[in-house]
Amino acid sequence: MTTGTRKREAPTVPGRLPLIGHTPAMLRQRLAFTAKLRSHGDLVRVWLGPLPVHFATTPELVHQVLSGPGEKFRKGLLVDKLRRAFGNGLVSTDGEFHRRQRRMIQPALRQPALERHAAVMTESAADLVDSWRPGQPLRFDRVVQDFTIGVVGRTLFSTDFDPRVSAEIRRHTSTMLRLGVVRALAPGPLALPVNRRFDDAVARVHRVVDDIVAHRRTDRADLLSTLVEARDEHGLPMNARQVRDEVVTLLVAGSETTGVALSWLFHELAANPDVADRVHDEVDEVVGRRPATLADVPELRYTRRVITEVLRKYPLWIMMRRTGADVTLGGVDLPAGADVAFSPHALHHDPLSHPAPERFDPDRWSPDRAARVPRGAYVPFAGGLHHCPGHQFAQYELAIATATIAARWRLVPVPGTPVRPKVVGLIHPDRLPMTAVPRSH
Ligand code: HEM
Repeated sequence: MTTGTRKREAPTVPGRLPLIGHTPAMLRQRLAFTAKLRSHGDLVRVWLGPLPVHFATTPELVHQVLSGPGEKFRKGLLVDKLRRAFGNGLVSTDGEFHRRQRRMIQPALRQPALERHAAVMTESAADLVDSWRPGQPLRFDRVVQDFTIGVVGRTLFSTDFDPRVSAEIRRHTSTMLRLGVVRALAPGPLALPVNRRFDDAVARVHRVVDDIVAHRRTDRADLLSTLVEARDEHGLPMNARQVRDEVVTLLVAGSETTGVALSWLFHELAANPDVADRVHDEVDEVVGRRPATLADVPELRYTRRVITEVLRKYPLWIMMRRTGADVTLGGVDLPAGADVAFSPHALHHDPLSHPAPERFDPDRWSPDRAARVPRGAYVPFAGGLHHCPGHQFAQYELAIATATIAARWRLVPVPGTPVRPKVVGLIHPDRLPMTAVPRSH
């Protein structure tokens, strides 16, 4: 800490090694590494190889980063390393271009379009629960990932994915995101071993997306036709590359996230029978045995708390920004171009904001207790200019799928197969084998 005319510097986290910095420790320990950062200060420096990254560790500072003006906190290192995948899609752009694209895409993810999408979610969830047989073993993580890929395909692109195509998207998007994070944390030559596999996964995802665009249905008013038919102020359409970038962005951002949340949700129901009983009671009363619809969602109060709690316990591991101008953060002056990061997972597991954070406790979201959660301490959908435009879509999909499944089935873990978190960027279950057991009403 400095006084007088000297500028204060953020403390460096202990354990920095020459040349490789904190990269190996961070990649090895992941959640444990980011959980400890707050004990070293509100804003601390972590060295990714030779690159200093300032980690904000308190809800107040994270709120400042997320809701600060767009020219101060721009997209950063993580997105740079994923740019080959997402190009100039919404998730990787800033400024006027980002605003323009967002204005075009947002209506497809809001009312009244959401009502149409919710009908597809209901139909897809009904197909899913009809396809299971009593006692059927499922790789539940894969099943729900294919379900969410299918929902994005059918709602946004009027495309029914062949199961083999869904499996291909699932496999290669997961590899792409995992290696994208490794490339960000291990800059320069440290990333050489993964670059080829990353490029290969990106090429495969692009191939699938080019196919979706080539075979698009022109008789549907879906998001894809909106993108293809949009014209800018000079009457010019988006080029094919831009259309592809947006489709890749939506396909990946809209399926991987929701699929992971559904996996953890049923894992937690199995681990917490009291919570499962309350979900079943509510679903029996509101929905009965039919598939859930959008009209049911407001009535599914407890189920929605369960979803909020899943998104607390299993959010993104890290998010990054880069300063676009001189910024003072936590009393430290950062020049333009400084890398800034924070861990939604660490914030969501900080006992100062969320007592007994490892406990799965949906009642922490009862209105009186939720009001005590500090601003910036719960950020599953980020915030500010880049706040997830699909948050409502995701919450409807999670509620409709959860209620439709829980109305008919109990998912029982296969004994002797412990489930461990695999930290990719998102936090996945490493595998989730479950057996579908019919519920007796
Ligand atoms: C549980 C599900 C979801 C979670 C946890 C989630 C989380 C997030 C987060 C944290 C961001 C901000 C990333 C950043 O600023 O660096 C984001 C952005 C985004 N999400 Fe989601 N998301 C979910 C579902 C969806 C869905 C269903 C869609 C689309 C159908 C979607 C589309 C997007 C897009 C396009 C962006 C980029 C927005 C921008 O930069 O302006 N997401 N999401």
